[in-house]
Formats: sequence, C-alpha cells, structure tokens
Amino acid sequence: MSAVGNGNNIFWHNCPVGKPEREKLLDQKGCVVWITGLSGSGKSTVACSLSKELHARGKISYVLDGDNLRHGLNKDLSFSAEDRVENIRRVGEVARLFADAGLICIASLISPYRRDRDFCRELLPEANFIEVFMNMPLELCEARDAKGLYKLAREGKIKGFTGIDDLYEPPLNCEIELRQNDGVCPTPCAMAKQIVAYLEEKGFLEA
Ligand SMILES: Nc1ncnc2c1ncn2[C@@H]1O[C@H](COP(=O)(O)OS(=O)(=O)O)[C@@H](OP(=O)(O)O)[C@H]1O
Ligand SMILES: Nc1ncnc2c1ncn2[C@@H]1O[C@H](COP(=O)(O)OP(=O)(O)O)[C@@H](O)[C@H]1O
Repeated sequence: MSAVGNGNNIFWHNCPVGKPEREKLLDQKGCVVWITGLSGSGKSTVACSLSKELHARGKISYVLDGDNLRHGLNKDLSFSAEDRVENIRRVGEVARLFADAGLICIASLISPYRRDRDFCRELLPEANFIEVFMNMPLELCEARDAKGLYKLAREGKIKGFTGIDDLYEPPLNCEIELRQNDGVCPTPCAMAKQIVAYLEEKGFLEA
C-alpha cells in the first residue's frame, strides 16, 4: 500500500480484477479519444458518429460531451479561464476511469488550452490518449452557428467566447487531424471511419 494525494492518511487499494481482465472480456482496449476544436467545428457530431460506428462493430464506447457535462458534473463551472481548466481536469479524470474500465471513451470538448489537454494525456498510459483536432476554420464554424452563440458573441452579448474574444490553442502534435478537403468538410461518417481506422491499426479494437 502506498500513500497518495494531498492528505497523509489516504491509501491506494488495489483490486485483483484489473484493466487487462476487463479488456479481455470486452475484446477491446480501453483508451480516450479526445476531440478538441472550436464551437461548431463538429465535435459532438463526430463523437456520436464514432460511437455509432464502434457500436456496429460490437465495441463499447461512451461519449463525454462538454455541453452535456455542464448540465450535471460541471454545472457549477463558468467559461472563465480558471473554470475551463477545472472543467478539463474533471473530464480528464472521468475519461481516465472510463478507459480503465476498458471502454473507448470519446471526450468532445472545446478544451482550448494546450496545457490542459496535455495534463489529460499524462493521466493515461502511453499511447492511450488519442487527440483528435477538428481543424475547421472559424469562418465555417461561425457560418454554421447552430446555437446562435457566435452571433451573440459578435454583438458583445457573450463575453469570452472561444475564437472570438477568448483563446484557442491548436494542438501541436495530435494523433489525428480532421480538416476540409479542397474547401469541403468530409461527412461525419467519413471522419468517424478515419478514427476507427486509427484505432484498428493501433490494436484498440481487440484485447
Ligand atoms: N464563452 C463560451 N465559449 C465557448 N463555448 C461556450 C461559451 N458559452 C457557452 N458555450 C457553450 O459551451 C460549450 C462548450 O463547453 P466546453 O465544456 O466544451 O468548453 S471548454 O472546454 O470548457 O472550453 C459550447 O458547445 P460546443 O458548441 O458543442 O463546443 C457552447 O455551446
Ligand atoms: N461534417 C459535417 N458536415 C456538415 N455539417 C456538419 C458536420 N459536422 C457537424 N455539422 C453541423 O455543424 C453544426 C455544429 O456541429 P456540432 O457537432 O454541434 O459541433 P460542436 O460540438 O463542435 O459545437 C451542427 O449543425 C451540425 O449538424
């Protein structure tokens, strides 16, 4: 037993059934597919499409969507820089648990700061964090404006909106970059299949 955490009286308890045993039952390897990008870049759509593709192949995944989590686990958090850091930290920890459970955890959050995404990467064993960059131009995201938030941000009715008056730091070394081809955005299904191909190649779709 080893002492961990900030307190002196906290101990880690090991369980004889571990990640490898669960992965064997599930015939897959637990990992985190972390989808980052601007609001409206298509993160949630690709996350759901990926989950559907995996389900069709008999693989178990779970989507952690930033918007949805802000209805519950993260309902106390705002969009200040400090609260975004805490938002990503919490989701990173939850994603780690899902991956440890043997699931393919798909996290789709703006996660604008490089440092926070790297923090989440460090929580996982080597290669188990797959960063997917939705590299869509701001103009496209703004033209979509599915929730009308860009319009409000341009009118100054929302302050600190990512890409307008708040920072987005693109990944420097992501595993997968999804972008337009000749000015055309691939379909969600095509992008999901690109991620599935990566997971297959790296051996995540078998125990
Ligand atoms: N100020 C500001 N900036 C960015 N986004 C905003 C803001 N206010 C509300 N929203 C809505 O919140 C969704 C993003 O939540 P996230 O948890 O993914 O954001 S973050 O990772 O903490 O930056 C985001 O959803 P998506 O469009 O799905 O990205 C917006 O709908
Ligand atoms: N590949 C795509 N091609 C065309 N439209 C898309 C695509 N992906 C998403 N959309 C549309 O763009 C809007 C934003 O998508 P969404 O998945 O909600 O983005 P995000 O989660 O990054 O905010 C939605 O109206 C969605 O239908």
